[in-house]
Amino acid sequence: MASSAYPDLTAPADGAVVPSPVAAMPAEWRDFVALCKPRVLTLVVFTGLCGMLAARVPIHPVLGFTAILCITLGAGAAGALNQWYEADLDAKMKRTRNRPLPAGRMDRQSALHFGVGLASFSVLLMGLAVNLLAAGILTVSIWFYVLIYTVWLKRRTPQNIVIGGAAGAFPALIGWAAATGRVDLLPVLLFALVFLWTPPHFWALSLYVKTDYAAAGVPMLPVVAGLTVTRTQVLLYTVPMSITAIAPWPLGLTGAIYGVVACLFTAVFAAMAVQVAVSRETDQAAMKPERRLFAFSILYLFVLFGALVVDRFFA
Ligand code: HEM
Ligand SMILES: CC(C)=CCC/C(C)=C/CC/C(C)=C/COP(=O)(O)OP(=O)(O)O
Repeated sequence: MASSAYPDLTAPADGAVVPSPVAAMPAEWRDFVALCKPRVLTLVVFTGLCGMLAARVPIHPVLGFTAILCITLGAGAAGALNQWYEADLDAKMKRTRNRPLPAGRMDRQSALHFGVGLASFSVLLMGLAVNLLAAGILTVSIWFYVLIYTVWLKRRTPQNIVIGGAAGAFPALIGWAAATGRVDLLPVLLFALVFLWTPPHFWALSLYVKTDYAAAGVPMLPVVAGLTVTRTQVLLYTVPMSITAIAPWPLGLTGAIYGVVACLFTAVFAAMAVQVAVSRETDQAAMKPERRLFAFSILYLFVLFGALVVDRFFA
């Protein structure tokens, strides 16, 4: 993705340019990697990995690695199919117009073949090598992102990301199911956490890229309902998200390590959501609380899932 919430860890202090591993790949490879939305994948796969580790059951390392590989390939395939379907939209937005399809570096058929091939391979491998439950949930999440979100909802309703956001919430459940062959209360809470986190995550960003979505004709909430409604919705979703984030501790599913980290980081998240809700800024370039909340939302999930694993192993 062009702009980023991450610091560029490959940039040395003296400003000299050091090519990242992806930048060093042949151009065509790089474009296939870009099709998979690799930066978003890091967090998606991390939640899957933590879901698997949090199950705390012995899993053969090869099997564990295979399960994470399948989540990575399946989610990457979903990203490729998303870009195959919406190359026209991507061409209209500053943030996305340099992607391989709108920039003309790849033809749509290659993206389609790549996406379908990778999706089928990931599901088959998960089913054959890991278990059918994990393969089933992986299938549902790929269809959810591609068909329900991308094809059906994205261009029709501002609730697109609320419903479609479920796709990105499945990986923790898949990781747990891969390790245990079951679905239990803790992974369901993790699913609910990512599901409820998605609206504040995305709507914070959408507030300061509203004009891009408006230009592309995508009915995201700030475009359809305005800035104030969107800011209020960010805060409203933060309430159940916060309860879900902390719940595993009082329910006895985790110990105090997770509990304390979840309380602290959720308090910061909620404070930032309040700042967004009370802001009346209309100049996108000056929307600092929104940018801060979007960036923090990413750190937040990394930290909570990381703390969960530490807690389940050491508490
Ligand atoms: C329907 C649900 C979602 C929507 C619409 C959405 C939208 C977006 C958008 C548009 C960006 C790009 C920001 C930019 O280019 O500057 C972004 C960034 C990001 N999203 Fe989401 N997101 C969703 C769900 C998720 C989920 C479930 C995860 C992971 C669990 C996630 C992780 C990330 C990460 C890590 C970034 C930063 C990528 C970067 O630095 O370039 N997102 N999101
Ligand atoms: C296991 C599995 C299949 C997981 C799916 C994970 C996944 C890719 C979640 C979607 C998150 C995401 C990048 C949404 C972007 O929305 P967008 O497509 O509207 O963003 P864009 O404008 O950047 O294309």
